[in-house]
Amino acid sequence: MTGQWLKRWREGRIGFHRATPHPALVRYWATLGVPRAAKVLVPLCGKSVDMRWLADAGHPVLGVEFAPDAIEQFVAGRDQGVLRYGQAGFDIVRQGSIELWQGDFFHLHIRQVAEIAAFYDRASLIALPRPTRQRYAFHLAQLVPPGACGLLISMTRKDPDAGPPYSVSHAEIEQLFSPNFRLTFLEQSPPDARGFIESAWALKRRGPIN
Ligand SMILES: C[S@@+](CC[C@H](N)C(=O)[O-])C[C@H]1O[C@@H](n2cnc3c(N)ncnc32)[C@H](O)[C@@H]1O
Repeated sequence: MTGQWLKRWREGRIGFHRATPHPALVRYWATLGVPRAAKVLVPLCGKSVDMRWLADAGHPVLGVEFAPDAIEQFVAGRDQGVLRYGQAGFDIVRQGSIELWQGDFFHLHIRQVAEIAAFYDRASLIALPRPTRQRYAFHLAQLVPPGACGLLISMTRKDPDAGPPYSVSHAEIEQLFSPNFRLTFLEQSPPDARGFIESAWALKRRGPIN
């Protein structure tokens, strides 16, 4: 799977990339009540401009992406210097308040992200095949502290076996996340030209007593 993503980035087959911030992020982020300076984890971040939107809203951002092309294209999008350093197997590129960690999200350890207080997933869960989605939901729950809030933007499509992007039903989202998160369904978009229907969810990491 890694090789396929790297190839897609090399060949520029990145139809998932949006030139403008996702409307559900703009509409719902403030409703989550995430404190302005809270650091936001963006798993499988690509070169999403949503990270710029979050940074402009005052959040330090930590994106994780294993395609170096995505990271280089992201930082090239702004005329601002970068710092490069390494930490525990990740090559990190920092531009302003955005850190991009190049490597496998599943290798990220709680020790490395202790200061994370919120998260944002658009087209990350749905980039993964079903068995890996279970691992993703569990790993995310391990990384974020009780009380951490996040926005999840998922999708369904007619052919449930096609992908990526994979179709993830509402029932699957409940099943994946409800053991560790309180979930609130926010909205569903009308189908686009390909028949893809996006859904937005607010998540809050449960603690030991709630
Ligand atoms: C569908 S794209 C979504 C990118 C971004 N979230 C957006 O909205 O544009 C999924 C991205 O996840 C990356 N990816 C897939 N599996 C990964 C993993 N295990 N660790 C880090 N990045 C991964 C791929 O290279 C790809 O850029």
